[in-house]
Amino acid sequence: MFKTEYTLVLIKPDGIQSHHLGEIITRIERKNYQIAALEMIKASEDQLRRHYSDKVDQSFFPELIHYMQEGPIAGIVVAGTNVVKEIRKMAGATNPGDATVGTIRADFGREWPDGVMRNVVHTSDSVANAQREIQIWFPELNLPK
Ligand SMILES: Nc1ncnc2c1ncn2[C@@H]1O[C@H](COP(=O)(O)OP(=O)(O)OP(=O)(O)O)[C@@H](O)[C@H]1O
Repeated sequence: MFKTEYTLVLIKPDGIQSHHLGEIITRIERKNYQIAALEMIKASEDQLRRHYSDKVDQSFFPELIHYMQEGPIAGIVVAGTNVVKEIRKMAGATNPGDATVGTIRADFGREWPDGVMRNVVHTSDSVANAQREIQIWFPELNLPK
């Protein structure tokens, strides 16, 4: 019996500004995953502080908040078997310079001259974190348990 999981993908401002929204959604759909929710969002500082609560002590935290508010982001909830691990694989390494060709970050990532990695997407790293993050960006979404 396969269990449906949910994960959160955020397409960050650089991904939207460089017109990769459609291509990223296409890559997800080509893997046969289901888009369960999709919204363009202007991230608030409160949402970002909750989402990146484990990064508050990092030197790059102020730049990270600034980067995530440079423009709209797209919030996407994706459903499917093993989706957390598979979407994370599709995103590639955190630093686009280290990411494998064919991953989203390698293919669409840019230089990051201002101290924060500009890496196109966020993807949840565990089922538990996905549930926590989906609550932040889609507080009214009721997903099946
Ligand atoms: N050493 C670093 N220098 C600059 N920016 C960083 C660094 N590490 C992480 N970041 C930025 O902070 C974000 C969150 O870092 P994290 O370690 O959670 O990476 P991740 O899980 O691969 O990325 P995300 O949480 O965005 O999916 C990264 O996506 C990147 O934009």
